[in-house]
Amino acid sequence: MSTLIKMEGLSKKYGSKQALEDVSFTVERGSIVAVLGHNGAGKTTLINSIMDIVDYEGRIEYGFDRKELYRKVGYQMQSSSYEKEAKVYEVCKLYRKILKSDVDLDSLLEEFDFASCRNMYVKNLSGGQRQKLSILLTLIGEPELIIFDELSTGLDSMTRRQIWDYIKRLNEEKGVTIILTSHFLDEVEYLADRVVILDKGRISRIGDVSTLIREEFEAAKKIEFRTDDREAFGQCFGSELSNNGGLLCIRYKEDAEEEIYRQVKRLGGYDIAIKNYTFEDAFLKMLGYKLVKNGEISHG
Ligand SMILES: Nc1ncnc2c1ncn2[C@@H]1O[C@H](COP(=O)(O)OP(=O)(O)OP(=O)(O)O)[C@@H](O)[C@H]1O
Repeated sequence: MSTLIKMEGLSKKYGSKQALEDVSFTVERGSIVAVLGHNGAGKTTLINSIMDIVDYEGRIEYGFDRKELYRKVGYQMQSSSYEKEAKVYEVCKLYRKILKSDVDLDSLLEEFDFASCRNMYVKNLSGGQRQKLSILLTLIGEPELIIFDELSTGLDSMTRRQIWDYIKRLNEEKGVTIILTSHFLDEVEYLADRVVILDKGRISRIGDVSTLIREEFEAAKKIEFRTDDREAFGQCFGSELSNNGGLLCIRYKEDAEEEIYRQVKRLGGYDIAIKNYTFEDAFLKMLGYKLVKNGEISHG
């Protein structure tokens, strides 16, 4: 892989507000990078810096001619900003003109499974179709990199899934590099190779999803079950045993699975389920959140 974007010591202040501070990382060609963080962590400011929309301190190097930034990088705009009285095909043609692209629109619409909407007015598209249109428009300049700012906000679960699969295909089949910001951790876990977590404008963690989960949970799996004899389990597992709602839970490392399972059965555990920790579990833990009783979350 070669480097497509390299950020070094990126800082940005709005007045006295430090929105980004000394952010450095690279985006490799062909990768999918997710930028995460609380509201106000600096995600949009980071994207706007890459797009050269705001001024900043530090350096951004691009693996292509900087003059071609707006052709090489597709930035997904909020779908609500399109002209509602125009038809899909007209909007596409306008984009092709602005981007001085010679892409074959008919093939693109076909390939994107959107040809049936070509003569529809934008105002008549459903939320999911509008989102698809906004992704389609990022493809007209035949970009090397596409940036999605909050990819699937407002979409139903079926449409989210379709859009995720399309993005995966774009990445795998066409080698398009993706940067996305998201508040949905299932989305990040499904799509991203690498995750950058921003906290008050600084990078707090960076790495691939499975490594971040592993680092957070030395024991990456858990077994949950019910029992009528909690005491027996308490004697056997001591502090490794925890309560999760009405269930008992033991964390363990992968290679201990057979032994743990045998013991739980022997001591009379039932309704047994073996689970992996999710990226959401790891993310909340990284940010110092704890799940307490009844699934409530406490910070500290
Ligand atoms: N134009 C601006 N003028 C002043 N302050 C700004 C401006 N844009 C952003 N900020 C501030 O900079 C910080 C980072 O904002 P930014 O929008 O980059 O965060 P974000 O992580 O994208 O947040 P969200 O998840 O809510 O979209 C916030 O404290 C925000 O209030």
